[in-house]
Amino acid sequence: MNVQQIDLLVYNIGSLVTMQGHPGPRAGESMSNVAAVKNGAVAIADGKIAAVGPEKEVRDKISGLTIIEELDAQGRLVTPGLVDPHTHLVHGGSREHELTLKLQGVSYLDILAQGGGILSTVRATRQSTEEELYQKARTSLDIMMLHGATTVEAKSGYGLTVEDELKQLRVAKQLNDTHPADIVSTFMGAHAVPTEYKGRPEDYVKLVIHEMLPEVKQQGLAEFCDVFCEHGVFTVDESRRILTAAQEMGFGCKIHADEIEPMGGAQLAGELKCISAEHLLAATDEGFERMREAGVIAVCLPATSFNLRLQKHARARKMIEMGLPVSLSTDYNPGSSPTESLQLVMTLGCLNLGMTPEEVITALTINAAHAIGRGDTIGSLEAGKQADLVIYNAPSLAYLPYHFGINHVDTVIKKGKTVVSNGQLVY
Ligand SMILES: N=CN[C@@H](CCC(=O)O)C(=O)O
Ligand SMILES: [Zn+2]
Repeated sequence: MNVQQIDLLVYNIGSLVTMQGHPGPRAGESMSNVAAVKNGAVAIADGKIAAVGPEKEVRDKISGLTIIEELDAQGRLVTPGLVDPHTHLVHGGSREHELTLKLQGVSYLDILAQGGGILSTVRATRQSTEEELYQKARTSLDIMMLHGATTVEAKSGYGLTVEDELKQLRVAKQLNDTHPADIVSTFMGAHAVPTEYKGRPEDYVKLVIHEMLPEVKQQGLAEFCDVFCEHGVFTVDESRRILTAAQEMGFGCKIHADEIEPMGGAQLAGELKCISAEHLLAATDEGFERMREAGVIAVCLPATSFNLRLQKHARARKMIEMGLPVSLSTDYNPGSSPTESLQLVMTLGCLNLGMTPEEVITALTINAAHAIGRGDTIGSLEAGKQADLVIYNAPSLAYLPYHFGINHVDTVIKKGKTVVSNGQLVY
């Protein structure tokens, strides 16, 4: 340990979930090993973890060093900062009017086909100024952090013109630069075919490939490219062309795959070695197998299937049985999942996907970090990693999904700084 002083020592941690283990994404049975320590402590220096483990061992390791500040966790639960690997954070407007349509039995894809859904958010996003989008997204990002998220992926995809996609991505960059949470940006110009391209999707695919992707790359505004591969949105062939072009330009690839219809999106994720494939409710065993062979992380979105009142859920148990690394996310967006709470996702992960609390926390920490290419710096509490951690008003891990519908977060520490205390923002 090569540090001059300890800036913060968090001690008297009743249950310290470290997620220590092998450095890659966790699959199968290893999703159950959360490497929890009783009576733990975390010593932080220069925004990174200097020592972590049983309190006595940590105090021995740092003996002789000045400790600037100590924080008593009062015997409560601590986990790594939660990672939300799939959100549509930056957008204009809201869509509460769709609740009534949904209750009348109109489906998600029917609302979209009628020019609503994603396309109604496209109209609101185009009409919003950059400042309006920033303020709205910042409020949501605060709520995410209040609920334990310290790193959040954010997709574009509600602009659908070169300039409006860039506008969304600039807002995400500005949030990353000005908010304590880290943002990882994904370009998703292929989220829907905009109204002005109705009936000529090929022209829009060409716009995405030849104008949007090069401009986003040139301006360095996104790390990943994502496509909504779905019946009535983008075909497997169109998705392949867009993602292949993105890969050739150096983007990592993600895909909204087999959410509603079994399109072969999971197979495509395997073929292209995407970093992750999302939704997957309708994916087949063969699709899972292609993903497993290629090391694709499955990002399941149980708040979305809950909110869309779908009768089926992603087959997380089957994925885990087959050896796929599974992650979870809010899918925060104004239509299919208007929630910022990863704690709600924990409950739905357990109750609707059949995952255990240990599998759920693995999905929301180390596996989520890998799903956005950050597995080497966040997602577990290990010496040398970023000091992102959460103290909950909860005695145990299982208490989080068990006692649902409320916020258990007391304290959030981001890069060694306390940003939430007593459940309030303090940054
Ligand atoms: N499925 C496609 N895209 C988003 C929903 C976007 C919206 O409805 O505005 C999702 O991941 O659920
Ligand atoms: Zn999504």
